[in-house]
Amino acid sequence: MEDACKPVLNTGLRGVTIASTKISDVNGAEGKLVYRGYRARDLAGKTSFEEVVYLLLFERLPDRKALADFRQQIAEQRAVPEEILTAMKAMPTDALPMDVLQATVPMMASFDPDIRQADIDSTTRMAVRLIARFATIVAAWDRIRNGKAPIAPAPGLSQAANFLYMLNGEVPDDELAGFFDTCLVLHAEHSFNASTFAAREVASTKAHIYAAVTAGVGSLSGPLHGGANTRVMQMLLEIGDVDKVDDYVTRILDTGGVIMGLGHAVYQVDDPRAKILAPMSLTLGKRAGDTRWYDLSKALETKGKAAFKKKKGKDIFVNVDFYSASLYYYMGIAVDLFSPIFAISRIAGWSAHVIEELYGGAAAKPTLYRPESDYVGDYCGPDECAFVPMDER
Ligand SMILES: CC(=O)SCCNC(=O)CCNC(=O)[C@H](O)C(C)(C)COP(=O)(O)OP(=O)(O)OC[C@H]1O[C@@H](n2cnc3c(N)ncnc32)[C@H](O)[C@@H]1OP(=O)(O)O
Ligand SMILES: O=C([O-])CC(=O)C(=O)O
Repeated sequence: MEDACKPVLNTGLRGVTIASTKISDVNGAEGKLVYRGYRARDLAGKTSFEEVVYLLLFERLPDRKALADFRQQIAEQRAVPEEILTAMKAMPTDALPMDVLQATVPMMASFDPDIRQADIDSTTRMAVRLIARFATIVAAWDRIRNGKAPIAPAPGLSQAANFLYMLNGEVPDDELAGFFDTCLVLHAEHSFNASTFAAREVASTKAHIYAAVTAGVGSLSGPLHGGANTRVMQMLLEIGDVDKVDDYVTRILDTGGVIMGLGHAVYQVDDPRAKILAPMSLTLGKRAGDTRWYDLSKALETKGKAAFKKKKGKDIFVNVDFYSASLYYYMGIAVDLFSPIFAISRIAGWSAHVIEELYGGAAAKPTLYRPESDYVGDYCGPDECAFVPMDER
């Protein structure tokens, strides 16, 4: 007989549907990712990040005029208040870039003229500011920590090209800017992943978008989530050579570690985004005249999958972070900026979800998320523990 009072344990909420959404669909069995009805793989390379942001926020692809207006709107919002740059300059130069990014989010709230409004229009304006400014902050931090002056955004450039320009002081060529744009498109949205759920959970209390996004950044920073792309590159650098892949894989699996960039909470096949990112990494390797990091990734994928299957008796697959790592490395980007780069894209998805959480759009649910937990702590016997006064402990 089942104990009716005993809670059903769905640890980690795996496989539990907790809300409806109209924003995206992830089909883990088929490896299908859909943004508002469109396959992400059909958007990649054909749309810009700005188009995808428009799609996520306004539920349709923009026409030429709408896109031009939206690009301008984003470009006008890119500059970060000088006071925030001053605060960043006071931070230790070895601060983690995700911490710096996270710290600036409530600061931006304090400078936002819309912060005391609570309607969909003001929240959308705040979302556009966040989306426009995340890239500015990440690029500025890299320059500040390296003793360089931040570069002001260039209004005529796309969000992707402008980020690389603000980072390096040079306007990237079309291939580089296009590849980076595709990376932003592919990382923009992924349904109820950990950081999006964190953001939605905060929004469910009716907190404002900056509060929700602060939680999103914190969640994304973890090595099991958006922090994985940085760890993938650190792993590749540690392995260093295709000949050392076998030993590395054996050591990690024998010591209960994880191979970064493999495995996913939802996909039971290769991540559809990794299939697009892998050839892009190879192209950039060839362009650099050194395919070593791509080759190493490929060897690690093959050997890691085989060793995992042998050890655990089941398959494991590459996720989005596996090939983005070598791709960003070939772009000359600092390894610890990979996760903040994830954030400058995923801010689009978080924003759409916060707006949906605050103002509806999908099927109604109780406003506040409030799961149950299964208490497995002490009761000191059949009743509660008798309180022990301080002097008697
Ligand atoms: C953008 C993103 O967030 S994508 C994910 C990025 N994260 C990573 O790349 C980190 C490496 N991967 C992982 O840690 C995991 O695969 C996760 C956290 C992403 C998903 O984990 P889970 O859903 O808990 O994995 P799952 O239930 O499939 O794991 C089953 C077993 O496989 C193991 N496993 C899962 N991923 C890996 C891996 N990359 N390397 C080695 N073993 C792994 C688990 O340790 C577990 O072992 P056990 O049964 O002996 O305890
Ligand atoms: O969905 C997830 O669990 C992780 C994630 O954010 C992604 O893969 O983009």
